[in-house]
Amino acid sequence: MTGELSPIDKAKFAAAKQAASLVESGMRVGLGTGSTAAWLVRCLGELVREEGLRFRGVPTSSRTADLARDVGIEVVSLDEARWLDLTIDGADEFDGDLNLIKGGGGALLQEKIVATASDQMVVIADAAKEVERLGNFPLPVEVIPFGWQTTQALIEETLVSMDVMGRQTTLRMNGERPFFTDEGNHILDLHLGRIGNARQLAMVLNQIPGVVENGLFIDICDKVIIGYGDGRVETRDINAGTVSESQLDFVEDDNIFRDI
Ligand SMILES: O=C(CO)[C@H](O)[C@H](O)COP(=O)(O)O
Repeated sequence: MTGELSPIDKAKFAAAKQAASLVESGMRVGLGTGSTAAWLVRCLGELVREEGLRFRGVPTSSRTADLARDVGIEVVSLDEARWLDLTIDGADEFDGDLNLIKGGGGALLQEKIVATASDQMVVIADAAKEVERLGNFPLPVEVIPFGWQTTQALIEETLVSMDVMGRQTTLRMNGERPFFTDEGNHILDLHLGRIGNARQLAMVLNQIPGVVENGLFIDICDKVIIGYGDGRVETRDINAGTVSESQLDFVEDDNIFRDI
């Protein structure tokens, strides 16, 4: 029941439900990772089961793949789909130009590949994800396990000449052990506080041997759908330069909340 959902979950759900309405039968759709993207997948599952929506979904993680199959979505790989009409994903931060930090859930590599192979990328988020300048959320950088400490040292050395506020880096852990991504890599979280030039940093980080990808998504996102706890939804389209608002009515006995 929605009454048991926190305002933040209601906000995430509102954004996800609005985004689900962008998916049409016949589309190939990238499915993001994280708690907001999980709401999207549940909303799409409901449309598949109850309204006969037929589309192919390309998940960006094993977690999303499992959930998508569970709710009845036809799951295909990116290579089967080749090119996507649309990708919908969450974000850890977005700025006024719709540049993003992603990878809080550790899926940034697949997320970036899938979003880049899409005609359109739509981010769904609660309002707390909006920032004036990226960098407060630690920037995830995926590195291969071989020599990861050397890669970390090279990253820290590189940060000295970058326009950032902090330079501390930490290995992401999963309890007592290092976290492993779906590709078997590690994540270094860069505690930068404030990133002066995100475009330059994204390019420089990817030049360092051992770095697979970084969580800065520059010029990839086309649209952000921001949900609020009261059901308000704001959609900003960076290409069209438009902002629109709508209101979601939470349906108290919505099936989607049953197992949450
Ligand atoms: O980048 C991501 C996963 O790698 C997520 O999209 C990001 O962490 C946002 O997650 P949530 O919707 O749970 O706040």
